[in-house]
Amino acid sequence: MSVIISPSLLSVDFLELKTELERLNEIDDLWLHLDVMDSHFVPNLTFGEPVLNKVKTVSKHKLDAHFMVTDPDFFVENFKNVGLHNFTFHWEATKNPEELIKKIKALYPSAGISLKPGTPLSAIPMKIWEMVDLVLIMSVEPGFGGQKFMPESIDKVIALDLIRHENKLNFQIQVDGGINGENAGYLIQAGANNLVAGSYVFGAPNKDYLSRINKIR
Ligand SMILES: O=C(CO)[C@H](O)[C@H](O)COP(=O)(O)O
Ligand SMILES: [Co+2]
Repeated sequence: MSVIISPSLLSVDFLELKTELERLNEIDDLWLHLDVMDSHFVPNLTFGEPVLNKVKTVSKHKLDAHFMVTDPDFFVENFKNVGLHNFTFHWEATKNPEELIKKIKALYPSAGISLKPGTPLSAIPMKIWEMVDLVLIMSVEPGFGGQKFMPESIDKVIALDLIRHENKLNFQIQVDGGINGENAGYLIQAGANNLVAGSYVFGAPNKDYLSRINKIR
């Protein structure tokens, strides 16, 4: 599996949104990571459907939405016309994950679940691993960009890769939080094939995002 990089829009200069999206359009094989927060599941509030409807008119990349929200069922319905490629919800936010995954799969090409750092892999039933297209391992506490990478997430990726391999599954393993040119190699070696990076990419000197993305790759 090749590695997908998904720059997180959370760290973009929102006053320059259109120009920044066009700048990312010059780079191939990216996803665009969209952190939707509701100020309830996490103590932060970002953007919703009206903003993402504009983003999709400019970005050529697959839209990868990470819903840090208390009621993901509401968002599945509400965002169905935004053109998302991947819809990831938090395991900790749902009581009926099987039904939710079925709903997502009926409306979006890819369904993902995300685990907070404190949620062990053992909390997830086999049936869920079999249903999802993507598993997002959080390597920071969700809510904010620019936090320090938690190195223990590397072992979680190794264990998840084993579950994937032993059960002949092919979900993507995505990691999100504090990713940079130094820790990315360890994550890829551990089995991750989809890496989110916000502050590292958008903090590139002279807006040379490609050089930072290449360091991760
Ligand atoms: O989900 C997120 C925060 O909850 C963001 O995707 C993540 O933090 C990206 O930012 P950075 O790479 O700066 O850590
Ligand atoms: Co995210």
